[in-house]
Amino acid sequence: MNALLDVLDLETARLGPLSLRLAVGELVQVTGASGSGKSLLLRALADLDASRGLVRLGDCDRDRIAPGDWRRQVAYVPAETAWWAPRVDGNFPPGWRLHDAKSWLACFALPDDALDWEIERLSSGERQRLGLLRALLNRPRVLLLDEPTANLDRENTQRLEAAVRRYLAEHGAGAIWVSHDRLQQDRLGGRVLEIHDGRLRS
Ligand SMILES: Nc1ncnc2c1ncn2[C@@H]1O[C@H](COP(=O)(O)OP(=O)(O)OP(=O)(O)O)[C@@H](O)[C@H]1O
Repeated sequence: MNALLDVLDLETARLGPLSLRLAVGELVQVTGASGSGKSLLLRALADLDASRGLVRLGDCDRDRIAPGDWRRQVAYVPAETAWWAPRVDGNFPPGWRLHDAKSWLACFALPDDALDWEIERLSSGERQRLGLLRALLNRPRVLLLDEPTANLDRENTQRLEAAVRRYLAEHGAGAIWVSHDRLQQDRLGGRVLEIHDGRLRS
């Protein structure tokens, strides 16, 4: 298998040791009871929380990549996105391209002028889609998606699933997707891992 993300004996204060390998283009789902540590796992992989163990992106160890670069390449998309600027596009990463942003807006069935919207007016589902869009503009190699469709209706859920699939196929990226939804697990397919007692099991 052509490994994109290789995780060996990852440990944090509350998790592990756990190991995981994500292939180029692969989407792995993570499930588990509420409070089992799914978000903590994604945060540890994104280097937002301290962890020990080997984490490698392609053939490069995480220790050799500056934390900011790592987080751009291994992007954590939380269920509740944080925004700092008052307008949507004021929160986009440096160098973002209008063409890319518009093409993702179309995938999410949002109008072009959503880029100018005030953050305050966004519904929770709009926040969730625009939070993913913001992450995609950095062209990450790995997406860490924390219940990315929690606030979406069925139609928008399926749009977002298709958008992530498109992104993985076009960019040879990988994704770890936290989901509680059995029907979604069936639609997305691929491996489903469960967190239990701080460990991953298939
Ligand atoms: N900073 C912290 N200090 C103490 N406990 C924490 C901290 N962060 C998370 N926890 C605890 O760790 C456990 C795992 O949290 P996590 O957010 O990863 O759960 P989860 O599996 O994502 O749950 P859910 O499905 O409800 O979102 C929870 O019991 C949570 O209260």
